Amino acid sequence: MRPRKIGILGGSFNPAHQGHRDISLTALRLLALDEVWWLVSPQNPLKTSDGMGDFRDRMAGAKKIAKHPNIKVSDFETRINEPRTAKMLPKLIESYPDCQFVWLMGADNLVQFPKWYRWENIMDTVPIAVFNRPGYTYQALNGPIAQKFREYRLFPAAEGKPIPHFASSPPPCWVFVSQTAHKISSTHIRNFRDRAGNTCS
Ligand SMILES: Nc1ncnc2c1ncn2[C@@H]1O[C@H](COP(=O)(O)OP(=O)(O)OP(=O)(O)O)[C@@H](O)[C@H]1O
Ligand SMILES: O=C(O)c1ccc[n+]([C@@H]2O[C@H](COP(=O)([O-])O)[C@@H](O)[C@H]2O)c1
Repeated sequence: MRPRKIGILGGSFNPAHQGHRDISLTALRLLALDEVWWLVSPQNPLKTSDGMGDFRDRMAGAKKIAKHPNIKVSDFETRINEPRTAKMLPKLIESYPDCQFVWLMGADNLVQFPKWYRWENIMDTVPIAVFNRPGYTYQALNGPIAQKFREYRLFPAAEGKPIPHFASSPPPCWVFVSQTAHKISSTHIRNFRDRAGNTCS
């Protein structure tokens, strides 16, 4: 039996929104994935815990937004008590030997990737798909990671065409998916909620 091809979208999901769903649907189609798993992070190591929603609420919110048979919401990082991606991925791979994993992230995260714990190990462990996000395109495509790993970047045969072999390509390798351009962010939603709350009180 061929391995299942799984895209991993790690995130705070504080709260989940259509941007997460948009890049997940695009990943399913363009990277020919069987499923996308949203790994709700107990706490992003680089983000403040101030304003971080309760983990169970973020899980529940993600399940409401995902609403797709091939998008699953997972508490794996909480179960193994490991929010650092470089440490988490080997455990994920060990736990699911029938799966081939791809790491999915927005262009904003490629920009801050050099600050992640042992980010080179992540590059060496799984193929990485980076999704365009308004405001981050230039920085992502011209930043240190894009420069350093220029020769490992894969391209579709033509703009917008699938890369069906991506999940089985040996790392390091990465792709930039330019089609996604959703402006929404969890920060916008939290700010909007705060403003709405202030107006009502
Ligand atoms: N609109 C979007 N376009 C592309 N990628 C996105 C978008 N929204 C989120 N992502 C990506 O999804 C992953 C999880 O994102 P996260 O849960 O932090 O949401 P966020 O909107 O970036 O949150 P915040 O505004 O609190 O930083 C990250 O890799 C992020 O880059
Ligand atoms: O491992 C790290 O050092 C690290 C640093 C920053 C972010 N991450 C992971 O990147 C994913 C996206 O985080 P976020 O908060 O931008 O949604 C999430 O799974 C985080 O745990 C991981």
